[in-house]
Amino acid sequence: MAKDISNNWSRPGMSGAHLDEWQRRSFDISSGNCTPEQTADAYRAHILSIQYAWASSQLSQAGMASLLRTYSERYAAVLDSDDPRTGLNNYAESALHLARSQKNYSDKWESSLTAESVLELPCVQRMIQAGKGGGGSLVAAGDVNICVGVRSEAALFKPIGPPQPKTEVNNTTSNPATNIALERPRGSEGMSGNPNSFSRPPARPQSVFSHSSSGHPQGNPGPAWGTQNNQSSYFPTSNSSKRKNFYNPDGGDGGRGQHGGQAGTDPRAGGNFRTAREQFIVDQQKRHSNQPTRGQTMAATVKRSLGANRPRGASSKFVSPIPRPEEEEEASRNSNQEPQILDERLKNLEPKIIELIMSEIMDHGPPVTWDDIAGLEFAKATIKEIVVWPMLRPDIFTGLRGPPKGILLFGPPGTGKTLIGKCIACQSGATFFSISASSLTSKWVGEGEKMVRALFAIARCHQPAVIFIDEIDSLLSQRTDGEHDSSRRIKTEFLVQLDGAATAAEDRILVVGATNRPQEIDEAARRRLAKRLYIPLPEAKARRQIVSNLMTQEKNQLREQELESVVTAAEGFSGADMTQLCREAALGPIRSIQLSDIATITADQVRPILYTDFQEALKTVRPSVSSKDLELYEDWNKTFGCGR
Ligand SMILES: Nc1ncnc2c1ncn2[C@@H]1O[C@H](COP(=O)(O)OP(=O)(O)OP(=O)(O)O)[C@@H](O)[C@H]1O
Ligand SMILES: [Mg+2]
Repeated sequence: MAKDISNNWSRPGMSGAHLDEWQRRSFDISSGNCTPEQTADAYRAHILSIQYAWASSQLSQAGMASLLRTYSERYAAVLDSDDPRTGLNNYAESALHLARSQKNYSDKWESSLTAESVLELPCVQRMIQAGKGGGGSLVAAGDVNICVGVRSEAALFKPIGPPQPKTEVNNTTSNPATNIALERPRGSEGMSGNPNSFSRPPARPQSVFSHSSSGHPQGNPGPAWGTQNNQSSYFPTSNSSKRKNFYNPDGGDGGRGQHGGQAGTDPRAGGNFRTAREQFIVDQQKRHSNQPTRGQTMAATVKRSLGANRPRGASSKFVSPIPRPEEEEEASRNSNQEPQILDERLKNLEPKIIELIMSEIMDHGPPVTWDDIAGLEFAKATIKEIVVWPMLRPDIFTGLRGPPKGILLFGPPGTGKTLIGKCIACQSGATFFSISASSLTSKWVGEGEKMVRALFAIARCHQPAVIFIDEIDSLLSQRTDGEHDSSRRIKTEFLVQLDGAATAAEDRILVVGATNRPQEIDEAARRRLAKRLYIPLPEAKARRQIVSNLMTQEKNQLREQELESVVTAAEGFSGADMTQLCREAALGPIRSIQLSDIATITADQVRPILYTDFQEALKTVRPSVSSKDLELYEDWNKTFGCGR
């Protein structure tokens, strides 16, 4: 060993101390008492010494190359040997450890390494060739049959994905010693790049070691690599992008960090490949959150993988203002859907207004039947005649039998006008537009008229249609001089549209207006709402029906006679008042419970509703319609109403 160095150390100035140290180390190695770790350390120290001697001009170029080759080969032999007495087999162990760890993260993990891609790598080819030639084998024969777990070589090298493109290693130097280090992906993984190692110009091989101390023979290439003990990686080129390309043949910019993870790797660019860390994040998200689809999960990973090593925090909630491809697709799909609701007749209308009317005006309330409306027999029969039958049999109701295009339901408040509107919606089978006057008015000039026009246009596209306008008096009140221009225009537009609907015989659009202030309705509008039906206060029979209907849903002990007494006492009550009376009486049993029991009492223990509860309720509930108001309605009904 000392001979090696004395032959090559031809320069003057080689210090005796250096030679002594060299000889001591060589003796230690050859004594056979060293562990593989110590041997590897000693060889590595040799290589450093050689480089140091060459850098400080104590060693010639040829001598350095010769020594470096010899010791690098010996060093590599220790590393690659899987004999536990003489070698570390670090590379294989850590690679297998990595593979196992990654495999443990998820069964779905797929390595981008395939049999083809590995065997085609120039460095592997050279190793195989060297092995065949028998001279200075870099790969032990056993290495070819490495098994992961119980899987055989065939299983391990089973092609999974398409073969990776061939990797061209940039050999900028013909120095054979450099190739040895090149064939150690592990060594370069933790490349730290120590530019201060040498002061020589970069044309010379820059030397940076990254092998860890021998105390971690099976350790992952972790942070210790390239950071402890002035370790370095011996790599043939100083071009970092080329080094990246060695491990990232796709040419992606996501360089590996010191942890071996691909920080910043975009799976969209790199095909299906996902690092173990990304897969781990995906698995964690699946386990702990409600990520419904793989696509979304993946998208989240894409976001989070940008800066994968950063702590997760507020940034994880960041939503990019730039839509992702899948979002763009969704948006374009939605925009493609829009024409589905667009009819040729609606092409001049603003999509925004159409959407507003379609989504907000159409009514989808709970079903109401004719039996739910107590009393009002004449009104119900008339409406059935005008609305329901013509909608069901348009062929019979033609010509003079054609139904009116407008109905006005008027009467005191709480008598069931809105209830009738809901019933028409459910029973007529027509498309039902339930709007309030306020939704047709807008602060924007011209917008209100557009809304009215759009409403009728859409109704025409969805025939048969019923447009129910509650509190129609606020929309069609009499036009006065002091009135604002915009409300006047809306009113005019409405009358025009109503006229159009009335004159177009084939259109099956019915406008139903409801109001408790019929006297305020504009005379032009009144004419167009041809059928004006008075919805009066409920008679005794209707009041009884309302109470009976409501009491069937509750536990009660109201006898027939008592019910009669309640109905008589509730003379002048509207339907809404009767409902309020029943609600008040239903609270009687609750009020009789002791305060201390209210928290513990079960529903069964609550006593039934009694006549006394109604008597108590009648003391507080009063009719909401005065007899004076009632006279006004009756007068108006006599003047303009269509009732008998
Ligand atoms: N004839 C009826 N049959 C059954 N319930 C009725 C009847 N009239 C009114 N009600 C009850 O009164 C409630 C209010 O009725 P509705 O809203 O239809 O009154 P309205 O005539 O539209 O009043 P307003 O003129 O104030 O709008 C209904 O939800 C219903 O519970
Ligand atoms: Mg109403």
